[in-house]
Amino acid sequence: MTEIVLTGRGLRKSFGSTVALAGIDVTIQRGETVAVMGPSGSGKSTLLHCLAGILAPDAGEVTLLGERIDTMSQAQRSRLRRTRFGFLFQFGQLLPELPAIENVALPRMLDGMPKAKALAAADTWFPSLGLDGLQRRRPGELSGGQAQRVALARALVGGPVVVFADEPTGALDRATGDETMRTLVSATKGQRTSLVVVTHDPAVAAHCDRTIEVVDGLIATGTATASMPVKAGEW
Ligand SMILES: Nc1ncnc2c1ncn2[C@@H]1O[C@H](COP(=O)(O)OP(=O)(O)OP(=O)(O)O)[C@@H](O)[C@H]1O
Repeated sequence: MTEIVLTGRGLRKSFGSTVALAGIDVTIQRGETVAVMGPSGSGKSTLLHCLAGILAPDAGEVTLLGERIDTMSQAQRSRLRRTRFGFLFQFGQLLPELPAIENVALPRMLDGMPKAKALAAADTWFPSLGLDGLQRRRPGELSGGQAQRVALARALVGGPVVVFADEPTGALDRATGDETMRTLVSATKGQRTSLVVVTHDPAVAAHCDRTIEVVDGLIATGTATASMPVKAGEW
């Protein structure tokens, strides 16, 4: 059974006279991995930010599990981002002064979980993401790929419905980027979390079930890349 978790309908967003989104419709199924590609400036990041409740669209609707999120208050959207979504970016997402495990535990603590429990929840991700033994290292003592997997653990620790990633392998070499994408896709699928990845890199998109192409603020095509298809019934 497929289950729609996130939809954007008729999304429009302008910055001054620049039209970033010109009326986009997107539907994301549970456990699905979707790449968002397109030329520079075509509206990919704006689309991601609108779907994730970071930006309010000028027109259109965003629905998570049947509930409108674009009409929520700033405070409600910020809570939603902490509890329902995970985020993975290219750079600078870990706090340099905190050990890896505390970086991973942070979103849970911000959400009110006692520190010991949050650290225990964070710790379970280290072996499964190939990070065992690195819990006490600070971000500056990790390789780029390891730091990105710590950031992934942090995105996943709250059991999000959707992980949003913007160029998650942009700062990594090809082999490390490939390994990071494999880990990202298998970890999200493992907990039936959907994944929306903005990327310029066809090798990243090839890890996803399908690709949405955004051109001039509109969806140009929707193609199944399906190098790692989701089995029917897995959603
Ligand atoms: N905060 C902002 N203020 C003004 N203009 C903006 C802002 N954010 C985006 N834009 C403009 O909106 C358009 C779409 O930007 P967006 O960042 O969504 O594109 P993109 O496809 O993600 O680009 P890239 O691949 O280069 O990251 C661009 O013309 C951009 O300059």
